[in-house]
Amino acid sequence: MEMNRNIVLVGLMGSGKSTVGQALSAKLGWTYVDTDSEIVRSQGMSISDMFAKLGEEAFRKAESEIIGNVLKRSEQVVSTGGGAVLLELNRLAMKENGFVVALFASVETIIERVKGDQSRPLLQGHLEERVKHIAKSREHAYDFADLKVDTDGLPVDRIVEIICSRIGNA
Ligand SMILES: Nc1ncnc2c1ncn2[C@@H]1O[C@H](COP(=O)(O)OP(=O)(O)O)[C@@H](O)[C@H]1O
Ligand SMILES: O=C(O)C1=C[C@@H](OP(=O)(O)O)[C@@H](O)[C@H](O)C1
Ligand SMILES: [Mg+2]
Repeated sequence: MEMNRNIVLVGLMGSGKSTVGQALSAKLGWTYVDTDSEIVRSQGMSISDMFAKLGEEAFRKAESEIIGNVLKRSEQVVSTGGGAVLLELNRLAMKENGFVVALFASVETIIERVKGDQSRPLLQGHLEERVKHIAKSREHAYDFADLKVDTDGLPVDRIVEIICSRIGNA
């Protein structure tokens, strides 16, 4: 049984976690938390600066701490970063304290959504190659989710409706 009532959004970069999370929290009247924003606030630097100055490992450590702390609370919509699912500790915290929703989008859609945005250090360089590589390496990373939503061609409010119709007593 879940310890706390939360909805946790997972998925690749550009799948829409931050955008859908905000809209969903407004609809439910629940608190919105974006773990990336919490990391930026607690570290006092952007995610790109954190990767450049402290490295990805330090970012992952901060991410795990934030996930653990945030999920002690209830009635929140929590948008995670795309790589938050890589650690089992994080996956367990998500499953134990919330209903986990994975958002999916095709490589083409992701590229369309994130191109021109310089804020994701793991997508710098050849965008198509980077997205394809990360999509392949994380092919099964979101399998643990309670609900999976393919967002290709769907507007944000429709995705929110789909999630709301499926959460039941989450
Ligand atoms: N369903 C959608 N349809 C069209 N654009 C979207 C959709 N979801 C997200 N976007 C856009 O894609 C970009 C990346 O979304 P974001 O929420 O930051 O993704 P994530 O947090 O998963 O990386 C944003 O510009 C956002 O407005
Ligand atoms: O997939 C990843 O490893 C990352 C995703 C990013 O968040 P979004 O998925 O919200 O873009 C952010 O946490 C960081 O740049 C690393
Ligand atoms: Mg995000």
